[in-house]
Amino acid sequence: MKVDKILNEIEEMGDAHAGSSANTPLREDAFSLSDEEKIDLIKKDVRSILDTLGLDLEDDSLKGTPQRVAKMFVNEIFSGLHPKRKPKASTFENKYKYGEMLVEKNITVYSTCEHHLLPIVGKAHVAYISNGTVVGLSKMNRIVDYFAKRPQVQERMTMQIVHELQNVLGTLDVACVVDAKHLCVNSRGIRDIESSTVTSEFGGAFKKKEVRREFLDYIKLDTSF
Ligand SMILES: Nc1nc2c(ncn2[C@@H]2O[C@H](COP(=O)(O)OP(=O)(O)OP(=O)(O)O)[C@@H](O)[C@H]2O)c(=O)[nH]1
Ligand SMILES: [Zn+2]
Repeated sequence: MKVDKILNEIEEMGDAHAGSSANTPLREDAFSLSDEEKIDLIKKDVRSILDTLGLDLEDDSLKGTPQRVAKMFVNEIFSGLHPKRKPKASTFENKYKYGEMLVEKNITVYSTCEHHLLPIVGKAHVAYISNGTVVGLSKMNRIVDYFAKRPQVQERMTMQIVHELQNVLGTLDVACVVDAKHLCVNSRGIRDIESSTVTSEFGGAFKKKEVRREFLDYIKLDTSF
């Protein structure tokens, strides 16, 4: 009975996530061009920006920059836009019936702020309570990295990580906390080098105070937020 209820919740949740406001706003034709075609177009655009700034693109040091930046956008820092790069998360049966929460903490986050295209650098902490399925540890790091490799806002990235793990694990009992520095806040604008941003998403059992508390104790994060 309990299992049926959970499966129903997951099914509803799957639909909810499909059209979720946590999805990255992409056009329908986002992937109609190949990666090579995108690199070629972006290269021209970057060249135009640098040219407008008055830089000499014949200079040895600069002439490879448009191609370098275009490749970096498509293959590296924005590579997580393409669903073909979503990590395949191998799952296993929880044969040993481990019933406590599992926490994967201090996952390195390198993302890009979608407002300024400047780096977001920090840590993600992910936890789940198994509902019969366990996931390979490294897959949690890979899922974080996949969603980080997009133009992002931290709130959306945090939710996307939780939604993906809920789908992979077949349970709502997943949580994520991200603590990150935004270079658009630290290095320009207000230039506050000390501040960082904490976001969290608590699903299922993690909405309960004591479960949330246990997770936050493991990651030793100040919970006064
Ligand atoms: N909520 C949220 N805001 C973000 C994130 N990353 C950057 N921002 C903010 O996005 C806002 C964009 O505001 P604008 O006023 O349009 O940009 P701006 O004139 O460059 O603002 P300043 O950064 O204050 O100089 C800034 O306040 C950023 O700090 C994020 O992940 N989440
Ligand atoms: Zn920004």
